[in-house]
Amino acid sequence: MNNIIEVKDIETKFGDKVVHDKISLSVPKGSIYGLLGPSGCGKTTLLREMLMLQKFQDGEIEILGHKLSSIKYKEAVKLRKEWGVLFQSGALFSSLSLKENIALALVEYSDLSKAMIDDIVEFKIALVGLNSSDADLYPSQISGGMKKKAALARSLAMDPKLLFLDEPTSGLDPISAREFDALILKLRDLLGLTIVMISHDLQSIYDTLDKVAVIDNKKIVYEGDLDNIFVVENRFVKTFFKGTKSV
Ligand SMILES: Nc1ncnc2c1ncn2[C@@H]1O[C@H](COP(=O)(O)OP(=O)(O)OP(=O)(O)O)[C@@H](O)[C@H]1O
Repeated sequence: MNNIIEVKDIETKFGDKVVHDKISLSVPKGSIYGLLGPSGCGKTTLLREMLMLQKFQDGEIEILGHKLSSIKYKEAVKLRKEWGVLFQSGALFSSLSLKENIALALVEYSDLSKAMIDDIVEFKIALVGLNSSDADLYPSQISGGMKKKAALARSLAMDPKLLFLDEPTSGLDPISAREFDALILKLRDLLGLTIVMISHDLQSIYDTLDKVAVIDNKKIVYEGDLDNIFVVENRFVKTFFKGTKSV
């Protein structure tokens, strides 16, 4: 299977308002794939549809061979365990330590022993570049960059094949943002992840993405790599990427 996700002719409406008008795209296995487009074009809505958090009106989304339009409850429960999600808010539970936050899904969904879970959590903490001494800290005691790393460690707890990131570098200072990009690239290579990411961060887009889809005015106006984006006749693309070829 070359494509982990196939989106075919998706139509989405909120009441009379059409958000997606026959949107199609495909996410290759092992790629870091970007969903780009102006504010309000429907990126988060599409991400939520992929995550089965929101219904679409027509078309099909196929993830890891599962057709979401007709997926059964048990199959959906299993499929959800195949992916990790890092939402923009990246919300960690404030009453739990980093260690407890990262262990949450393992405690909830696995029957692993406490010692085993502790080992896994320790490994995930190291994987995202946090120190083992950070494990007992609470979210209020750490920086924004550390929170993102901890949230990423939590999304990796169940060893997902797929990772969904919604504007992961937003709110980070430039140094933490570049560190986070490097981490994403490292994890993709190390774990063989496929990553779908919404981003408005131009540097992050250039540094991490293999393939992008640009949504504008209800349609996909471009799908492909960034080398060819400069020929696209679209106002958002022209404005967003203007003069940045050498970034
Ligand atoms: N639950 C909802 N009910 C009604 N309209 C909605 C709902 N969710 C999203 N929309 C509308 O759908 C459109 C797409 O929203 P969405 O959040 O997907 O855009 P986006 O591309 O992610 O924007 P941004 O880049 O600003 O996060 C917007 O016009 C939004 O107001």
